[in-house]
Amino acid sequence: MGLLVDGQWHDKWYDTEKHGGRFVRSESQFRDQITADGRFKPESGRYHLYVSYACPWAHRALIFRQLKGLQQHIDVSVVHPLMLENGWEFADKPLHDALYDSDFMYQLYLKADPNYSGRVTVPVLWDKQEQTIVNNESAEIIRIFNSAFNDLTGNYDDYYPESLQQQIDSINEWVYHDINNGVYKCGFATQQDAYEEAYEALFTALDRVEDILSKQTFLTGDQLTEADWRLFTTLVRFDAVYFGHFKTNRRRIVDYPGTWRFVRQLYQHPRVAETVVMDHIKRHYYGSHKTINPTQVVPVGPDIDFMQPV
Ligand SMILES: N[C@@H](CCC(=O)N[C@@H](CS)C(=O)NCC(=O)O)C(=O)O
Repeated sequence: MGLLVDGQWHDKWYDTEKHGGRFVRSESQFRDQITADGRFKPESGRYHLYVSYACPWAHRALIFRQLKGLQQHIDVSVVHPLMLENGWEFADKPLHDALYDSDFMYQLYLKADPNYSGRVTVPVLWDKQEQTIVNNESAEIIRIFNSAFNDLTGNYDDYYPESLQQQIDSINEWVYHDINNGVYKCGFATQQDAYEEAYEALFTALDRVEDILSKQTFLTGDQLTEADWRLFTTLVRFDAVYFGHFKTNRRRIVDYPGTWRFVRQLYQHPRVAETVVMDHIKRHYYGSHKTINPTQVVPVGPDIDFMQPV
């Protein structure tokens, strides 16, 4: 785990000291868009997606690539599940960098900006033509996938429809702070009160999710939207990883009937199950965060049957 400072790699864990033991996520820095009249145009084969199967943010992008039929147009490289002193690494095929055969993810950030300062995160949407990063913010990458390539794929499915945008944005807001990032705030807290504050907010938000999903199919009603997919990638990791490793253990997802039905329903959505790679998920968290799990031993359980009928 580390970061780049003026183009130099430093092996350094998150600094929670200056925030009273709290984990504070930094902003993604590459924020370009893909548009027909802009610098980055929607073209088949031009872009490449770098992901980790372990990462819930990268997982969003992988799911949208499937949902929107972009597999033939945007190819993918997957990093090794362990993220240690050199950050995300590539290994031998199939976990290699298909474009440059780099050893480390930070080398791609340096190709994009030799003086880059900041964290080296996935997902990364890469432009092969200009050899640079278009965008490294998953919330924006999924919006790009949702609409920018529609004329190329003929897939006009819309997970951010205009009529629901306000509702989606307002759900995303609390789901992001209290659940998506909330589990990290619990897991990476280095002081008791910081952990407890995040823990309470997390379970208040999960109760709110259960309340909604016990009455309706999806977060906004009966239409599957971006808000659901953003929640899903955290929930699908919850019982196997966050519950134990991040100490988010008041309840498991399987203990919330409406939410558990929702997770299975999204898991069973066409072409989604293949994006959920539980082996990478468990090996990454339990093996990479040595401050939390110094032995790096990965628990065997729990057995979770996401294919149980909905
Ligand atoms: N806001 C970013 C966050 C991405 C992110 O933090 N990814 C994690 C993996 S789950 C990462 O690469 N962390 C490396 C680090 O923080 O050094 C997004 O949603 O794309």
